[in-house]
Amino acid sequence: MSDFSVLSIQHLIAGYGQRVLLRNLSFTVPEPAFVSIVGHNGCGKTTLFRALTGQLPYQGHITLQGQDLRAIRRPAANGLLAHLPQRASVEFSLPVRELVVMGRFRHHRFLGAYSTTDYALADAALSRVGVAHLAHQDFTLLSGGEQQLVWLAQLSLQDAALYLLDEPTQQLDVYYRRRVFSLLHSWVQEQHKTILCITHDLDNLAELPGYLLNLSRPVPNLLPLSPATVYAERTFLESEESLAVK
Ligand SMILES: Nc1ncnc2c1ncn2[C@@H]1O[C@H](COP(=O)(O)OP(=O)(O)OP(=O)(O)O)[C@@H](O)[C@H]1O
Repeated sequence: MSDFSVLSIQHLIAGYGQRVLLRNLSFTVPEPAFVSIVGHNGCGKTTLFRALTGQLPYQGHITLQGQDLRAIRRPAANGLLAHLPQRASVEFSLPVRELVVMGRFRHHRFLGAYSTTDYALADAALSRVGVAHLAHQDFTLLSGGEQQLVWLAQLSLQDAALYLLDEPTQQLDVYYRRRVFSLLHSWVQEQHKTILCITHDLDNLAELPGYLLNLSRPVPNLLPLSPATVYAERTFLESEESLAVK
């Protein structure tokens, strides 16, 4: 195993009490890449993210850019990891632009105001996801899909090495689904980010460069993304036998 891999997971075991969902999972992402994580409902995809974000104890070994994950106190604060959960929410009224600029928190003096440059970056991030027109609206009044796009704009400003995205396209229409996958691809190609993306949106994966990890397989492996891989994994997931595997 290289010490310089972006992410390496060795013999990971995690679950809830007697219910073990991840049994001896091992894979390495050697260089910045897009990794789609697929599998049946309840197979343990979000559980993997809980282990990676320190919300769930695990057995085994995880290294992030060569560092033992257990030894990293605040991976988000030092730019190693950014996480978009399946249901992110905001409890109070807030203009979209103010939410997005918070993605600059690591570049920001304690109690200092965000600068003109920070706001310019927030506006550019909103443009890249196609929702610049929402900048001055109240975030809590947006549709679910619009909120997802705004979260992605905020995330793009966090400048982390590893992004964990839990179903980022789940509420998006067909146009924005495709647009978000192409945006994620550009984060990998142009900014050398690594993205782990949980998705059920197999249709949009076939043409992307990257990898696929099917957590419903008895022994999940990183497979290079291609139309043939997506077809094989879809066929497996649609089969009655696959439900009996785990
Ligand atoms: N805190 C918990 N205690 C006990 N069981 C839990 C807990 N959290 C999740 N589970 C169970 O673990 C299983 C896996 O949950 P997880 O959220 O990882 O699934 P998933 O693969 O992300 O599914 P989906 O595609 O539906 O989002 C589910 O059956 C869930 O009910």
